[in-house]
Amino acid sequence: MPEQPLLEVKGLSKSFGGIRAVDDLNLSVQDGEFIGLIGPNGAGKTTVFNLLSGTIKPTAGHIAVGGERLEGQGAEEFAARGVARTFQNIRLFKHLTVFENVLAGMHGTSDRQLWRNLVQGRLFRTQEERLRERAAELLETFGLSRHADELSVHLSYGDQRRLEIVRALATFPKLLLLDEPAAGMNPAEGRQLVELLGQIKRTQKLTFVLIEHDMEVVMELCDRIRVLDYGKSLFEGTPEEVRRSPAVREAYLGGEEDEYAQLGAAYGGL
Ligand SMILES: Nc1ncnc2c1ncn2[C@@H]1O[C@H](COP(=O)(O)OP(=O)(O)OP(=O)(O)O)[C@@H](O)[C@H]1O
Repeated sequence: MPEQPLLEVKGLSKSFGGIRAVDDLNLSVQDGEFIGLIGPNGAGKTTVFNLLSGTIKPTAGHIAVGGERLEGQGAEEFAARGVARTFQNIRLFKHLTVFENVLAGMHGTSDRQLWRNLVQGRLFRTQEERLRERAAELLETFGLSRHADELSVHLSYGDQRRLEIVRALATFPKLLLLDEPAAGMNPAEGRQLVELLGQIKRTQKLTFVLIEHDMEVVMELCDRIRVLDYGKSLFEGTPEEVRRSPAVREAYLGGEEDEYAQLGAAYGGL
């Protein structure tokens, strides 16, 4: 029997007035997969993330995480089942330090685990220490240790983007939704991010869905890519299959040709 997917989406739709932002989406993601979600502007990618993290509720369809149906539930329930996300626009607590930002991101997790630990008769201190250790380790991995005591508002743009990912990872997620993590980064920062995410993919049992306009990032990291257009699923395949798909090429024509050209450039030319 095939393994139960970590994430299973069936017939998922979301309308805003007359706009069908997401239209009858089916998606199945196995444990440990790295899935890319791409498509022209307005294709519905961020709306899918908002649905998958419980930020908004679907008009129709179902979402199961680890076999448990969650559509209609709120962000806390999704987080409690191990779904974490980052946002297109950075959402850090500007006037907390870098380290405090990570701890604040862990807060919900901390409460749940604290309860579990109390039930098991362990001490709060152990819990607190474990979270602090996890925060420190992640800051180290992402090259942010030396900024731990600085206010996050003083970090460079690239560092703020990385801190967002650290915050999401600090919650011990099973499924991480990354919304344009490389947006606004310079090429060197983008490259560094790809290496880091690649390293996390290889070393941690974690499943990713990635929205990203930088096709080099998508092509390098993703096992499978889903292409959306006008809210509908247009194509799914390996990076190579996506690159060769006439339907995908068509979808990008008249819009983001540059982005489409990058699909090819990432593989050495179309
Ligand atoms: N809260 C909302 N109210 C009304 N319309 C919305 C809302 N959120 C999204 N939309 C519309 O839904 C469609 C899909 O938007 P969405 O932001 O999900 O696309 P996207 O693929 O993430 O685009 P981009 O690449 O530009 O971020 C668009 O037509 C958008 O205007």
